[in-house]
Amino acid sequence: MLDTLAEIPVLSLAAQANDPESFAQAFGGSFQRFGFAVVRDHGVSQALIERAWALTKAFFELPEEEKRGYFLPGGGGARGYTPFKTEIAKGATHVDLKEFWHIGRELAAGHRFGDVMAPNVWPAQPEGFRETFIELFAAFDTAGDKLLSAVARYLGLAPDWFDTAVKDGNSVLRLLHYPPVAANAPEVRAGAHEDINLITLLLGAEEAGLELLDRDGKWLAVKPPEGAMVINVGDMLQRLTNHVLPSTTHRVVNPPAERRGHSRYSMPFFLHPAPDFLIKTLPGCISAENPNRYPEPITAHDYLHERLVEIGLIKK
Ligand SMILES: O=C(O)CCC(=O)C(=O)O
Ligand SMILES: [Fe+2]
Repeated sequence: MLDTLAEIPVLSLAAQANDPESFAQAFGGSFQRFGFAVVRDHGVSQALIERAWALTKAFFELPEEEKRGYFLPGGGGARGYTPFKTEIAKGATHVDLKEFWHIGRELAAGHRFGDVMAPNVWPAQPEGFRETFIELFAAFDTAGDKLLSAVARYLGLAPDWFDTAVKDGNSVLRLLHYPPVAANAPEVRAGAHEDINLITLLLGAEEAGLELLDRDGKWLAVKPPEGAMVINVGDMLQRLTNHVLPSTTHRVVNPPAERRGHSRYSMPFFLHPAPDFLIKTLPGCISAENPNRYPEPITAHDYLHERLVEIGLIKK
């Protein structure tokens, strides 16, 4: 018998407008099977994405000194710059081979979440950074809302179920740079981990390296077509759905020898609920075979805090 390799289907988000139910079944089915989905026609403009890549590259090319001026030690890495070799995956022995920049939601002065969602910091250069990433953040928000409405349908909830949960949510846009790696580097670019948030929307995974740990225990390379978005389930959605939708372990491995001299860039948007959203197991995801694994609900804010301590981004 031929051994067929598992493959993540490529879905079109544009198809949702005509047939939301079919899109929801396909998207939710991919989430349930892999914890991952690949979506093209996601509605984020290609011109905006290209501007964002150019600015990302220009920022990381700035002198180390200048970048470190935007590092906020003790700030939990929530905003601004986090230098190379700072973050460590939960339980890992090597630090990750990456530097990154975090952009959060712009809140109006005096907003009720202002005490738990830090204000953004912006670099003096490159020019246009702030405007572009505020625009990209909003585009990710829009795509995220559509994808979450599909998740809601798949779970048998009202299509707008997540709207209030994520309104003014604590989402983070991460600009990631993995510099070229040495031929003998023993580490991986990003150690095996699960994301903390509800869902992650990722651009840039065309450059090889991203792998998910499939249910048979084998690593499966994620290879989106050019410009497509990779979306994955985070721990908050796994917890909310009582593991019906799995937060799948993933990592970024070092490239083959011929690509080791190249940087890898990616842009994950970690879509978070509002800080006061209560992560309480959905009744429809509890059954005799799958009893409630989390009888104690927890707010999104408390859950995030626990997890950031674990990955070394904030002190207890
Ligand atoms: O760079 C990638 O492709 C994935 C990054 C990732 O998994 C993360 O930052 O959580
Ligand atoms: Fe991740």
